[in-house]
Amino acid sequence: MSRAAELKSNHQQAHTNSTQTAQVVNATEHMRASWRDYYELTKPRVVMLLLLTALVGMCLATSTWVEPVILVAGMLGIGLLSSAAAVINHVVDHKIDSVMARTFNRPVAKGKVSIRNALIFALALGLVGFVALAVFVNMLTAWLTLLSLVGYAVIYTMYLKRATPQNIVIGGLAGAAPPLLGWTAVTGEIHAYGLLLVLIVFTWTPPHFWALAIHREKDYAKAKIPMLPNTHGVDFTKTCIVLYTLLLCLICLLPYLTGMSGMFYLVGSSMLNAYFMYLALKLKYRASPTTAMTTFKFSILHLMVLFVVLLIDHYLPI
Ligand code: HEM
Ligand SMILES: CC(C)=CCC/C(C)=C/CC/C(C)=C/COP(=O)(O)OP(=O)(O)O
Repeated sequence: MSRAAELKSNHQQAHTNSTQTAQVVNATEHMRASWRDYYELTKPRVVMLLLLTALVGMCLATSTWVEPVILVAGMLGIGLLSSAAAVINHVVDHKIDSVMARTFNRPVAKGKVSIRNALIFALALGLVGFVALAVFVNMLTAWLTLLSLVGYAVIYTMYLKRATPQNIVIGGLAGAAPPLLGWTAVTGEIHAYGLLLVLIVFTWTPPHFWALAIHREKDYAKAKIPMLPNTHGVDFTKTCIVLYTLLLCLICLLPYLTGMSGMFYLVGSSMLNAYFMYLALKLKYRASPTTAMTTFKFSILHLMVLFVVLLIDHYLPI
């Protein structure tokens, strides 16, 4: 064999070896999903914020301290059922996820966790969560939390997400439920103040999500999901963000006006809302390429601090 032919042959062999190695690595990846993959399936950071809103719902429902058993079993049950809903969302959406740049690396979309294993995981989380609520908290909370799971994993993910650009407005009700779930965990009944907290998260959801949808407009178009920026244009979506943020500013006054919260809340929430409104207006009239993502990130900080402010206000001795 000439020197050139020998080099070519070696090169081809190396290429074949590296292809085989890649296939073996892929197969091993498929078989060996780590605990991190399962953890990721539960959307942990989203669930943490949901749990914060549930905790605040619990604390605001009573003028004393929340009973430890209710606190632990309630948080565990709401957290596990929310996680189960998130896992089902990964299963139902695995094809969409594999098309979008933001989500293609997710464990089910990538094939690291099989659909069967993900469903078994979701069932286990859901069962333990439901039993924890039913046994240690109360049946009203258990059923309402299960209803929220169905709202997110079935009604939003399987149907609304693919059907209408109003998907997240209607579907947002499930994600907004936790403060009420916290409230019913403590009192066993639905109270207008619990519903007011739901209304706050419900109104916050459209600006939260649409800001991201603007930034990821091409992703959703590629996956053929009818999100508002794709169906009605980016400019119309920005107007909707401004209007929902305005509505949020007004609704956030209600806890003070109804006597649920005091002056500390009024000042804190007004500052947060003023900055949210500033970002929404900047996005509409003076956007730079980063404004949509800045607004999305701030929305998360906004809700987190808003609920911490509600909590501090509740325990302030004035
Ligand atoms: C239907 C309603 C909602 C929709 C469509 C929505 C959509 C999204 C999307 C697409 C992301 C990006 C996830 C990623 O980076 O992969 C996200 C992130 C996030 N969402 Fe929402 N969301 C909704 C409701 C909520 C609610 C109710 C909460 C909490 C109370 C929440 C909290 C968060 C948090 C904390 C993140 C950041 C997650 C991270 O950094 O990993 N979302 N949301
Ligand atoms: C029991 C209970 C309270 C259930 C609610 C559970 C839950 C995880 C709500 C959060 C809503 C959310 C992250 C929507 C994004 O879904 P998406 O599919 O539009 O976003 P993705 O593309 O990032 O998956």
